Amino acid sequence: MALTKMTSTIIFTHTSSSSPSSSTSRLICFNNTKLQKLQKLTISHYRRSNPVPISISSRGFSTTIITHCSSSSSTTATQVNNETSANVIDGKRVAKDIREEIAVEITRMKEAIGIVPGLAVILVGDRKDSATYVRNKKKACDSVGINSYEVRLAESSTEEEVINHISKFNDDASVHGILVQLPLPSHMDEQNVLNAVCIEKDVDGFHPLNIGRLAMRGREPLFVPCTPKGCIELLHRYDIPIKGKRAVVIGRSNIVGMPAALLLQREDATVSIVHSRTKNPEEIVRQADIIISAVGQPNMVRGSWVKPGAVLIDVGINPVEDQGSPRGYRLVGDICYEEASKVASAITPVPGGVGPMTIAMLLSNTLLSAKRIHNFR
Ligand SMILES: Nc1nc2c(c(=O)[nH]1)N[C@@H](CN(C=O)c1ccc(C(=O)N[C@@H](CCC(=O)O)C(=O)O)cc1)CN2
Repeated sequence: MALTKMTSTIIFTHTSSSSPSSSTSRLICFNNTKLQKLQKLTISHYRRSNPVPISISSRGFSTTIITHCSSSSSTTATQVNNETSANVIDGKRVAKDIREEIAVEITRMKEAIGIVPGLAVILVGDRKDSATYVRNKKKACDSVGINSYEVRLAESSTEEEVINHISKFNDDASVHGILVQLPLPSHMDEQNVLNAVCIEKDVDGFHPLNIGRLAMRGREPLFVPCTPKGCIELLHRYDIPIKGKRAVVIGRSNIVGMPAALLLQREDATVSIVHSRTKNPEEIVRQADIIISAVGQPNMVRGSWVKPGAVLIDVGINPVEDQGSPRGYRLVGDICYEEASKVASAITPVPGGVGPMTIAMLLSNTLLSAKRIHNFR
C-alpha cells in the first residue's frame, strides 16, 4: 500500500509549560525521502498561542482536554521548503480493500461448499454510538455477503437474558461469530457475559481463553480482538517493520491497549505500556519507533512527545465541541494530528484510520470462523 504524502516545511515549534509537553523550541527539518534531522534551537522572542483548554477529569491521564492543538498557528513559520512530513495511513481505503478480498472469499466458499458465514450481534441499551456501530456492522456484513442476525435488548434487561441469547447463538449452526456490543449497562458483569460466548465463535476475541492464548508463547488464540488486529494489519499493509522496533502502547484496556501490546510483542517489538500511573509518560513515548495510543483523551499526545520518524497509530475517537460542524462536534484522536504529523514518518488520521479497520477485522474473523468450522481452505 502506497503512503499518501502530506506537504510540510521547516517549522519552529514551541510548547509552553501549560501544555502536557516539554518547553523546548525546536527546528524540525524534513527532506523528501527520509525524516530527518531535528536540531534544538533556542528562540527567545518566540511565543506560542496555546489552545484554550477545557478542564475535565478523564481516566487519570490528565485533567486537560485540548480541543485544538494547531501548531501552525503557533509556528513562527520560517517556511523554507515545501517538502513532506508524515505519510497518511489510510485505514478507510485499506478497510475497503479488505472487504473486497473477503467478498471474493465468501463467494468462493459459497460456490464450493454452499456455506455462507453468519454473524450474530447483541446490543443492550440505548447508547447512540453503540447503535451506530451495530448498524455499520450490519451494513458491512451485507456488503461482503455475510448473513447477520441482531438482538436488541432494553437497558433494563438482565445479564441472564443476554446470556440466554448467547447460548442460543452458540448452538445455532448458521452462526459462526457472536459479539456483544460494548459497553454493557453498568448493572451487568461484562466478564460473565463475555465468558458465555463459545471460544470457537468469539469473533471479538474477548474471551479470557483467547486473550490467555494471545499472551502465551507457543499458543495461538482462535481470534484476535478486532481493533488491535486492525492496527497491526495497517502496519503490515504499509510495509512498516515491527521486528526489533521499540513500541509504546498508551492505554491498557482489555479491548485495545493490552492486546495491542501482546500483538506487538508477538511481532518481536520491544514493548512498553504507558498508563495513567506512569511517571513521565512523554519521556517513554519519545523513545518509541511505533506508538499505538488508545486512551480516549483528545489530543493528549503532543508533537513534542514524538520521536522524529516514529509511526503513529491513533485508536482514540474523541468528540470535541465544534459549533462550525453540522453535528456540533468533530472527532479527534488521542494524538494531536497537526503537531505530530510534522514529526512522525507515518500517522493514522481520525476519523478514517483505525476505526474502519475494526469492522473490517470483524468481517475477517467471521470468515475465518466459518472456514475453520467447515474445514474450508
Ligand atoms: N463488542 C465490541 N464493542 C466495541 C468494540 C469492539 O471491537 N467490539 N469497539 C468499539 C466500537 N466500535 C466497534 O464496535 C467501532 C468504533 C469506531 C468505528 C469507526 O469506524 N469509527 C469511524 C468514525 C465514526 C464516526 O464518524 O462516528 C472512524 O474512526 O473513522 C468502528 C467501530 C467499542 N465497542
